[in-house]
Amino acid sequence: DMYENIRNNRRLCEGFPQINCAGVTIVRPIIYGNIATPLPPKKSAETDHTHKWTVSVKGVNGEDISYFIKKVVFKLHETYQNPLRTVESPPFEISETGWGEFELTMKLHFIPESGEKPVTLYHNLRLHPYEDDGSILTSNKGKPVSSFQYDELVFTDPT
Ligand SMILES: O=C(Nc1ccc(C(=O)N2CC(c3nccs3)C2)s1)[C@@H]1CCCN1
Repeated sequence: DMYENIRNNRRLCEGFPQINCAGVTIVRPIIYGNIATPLPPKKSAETDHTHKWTVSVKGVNGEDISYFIKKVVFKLHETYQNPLRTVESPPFEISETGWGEFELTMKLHFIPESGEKPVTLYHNLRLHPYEDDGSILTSNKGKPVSSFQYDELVFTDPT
């Protein structure tokens, strides 16, 4: 796997001092964010929750990220029960219901070999479709809304 390659590269480098052991940089693209769907009026009358939403961290094109991400700790608003939700295997996602939008974090813990410190991603939960001018589109006729960001995790192999 990727870390085997890095270890081999380092061994090869160390075996031949004349080879420049410049740090090898690995870039891992990820997609993170949420989808949200309005709850049927009957259900939301029970709990005043208006939407069901799922927040997630994924690889690009469904690529597996569990070979370098050991677990993801989602931190929800403190009004949620057990706001710290740990997911130890893919899919790295949490589904909940709610009534509003708030900032949440996703802390990525990497497979130990990489030695990389965890990375915290910030995401503003989005439940409503917005007009171009940022105003909230009132009726969305129950269609889901999604808000995802693309980012790249960069691992540099120390020499
Ligand atoms: O909305 C916002 N903050 C929110 C925090 C938590 C929200 C939520 O949806 N829920 C709490 C959860 C529970 N209800 C009962 C038991 S747990 C359902 S909303 C801010 C303030 C206005 C603009 N954005």
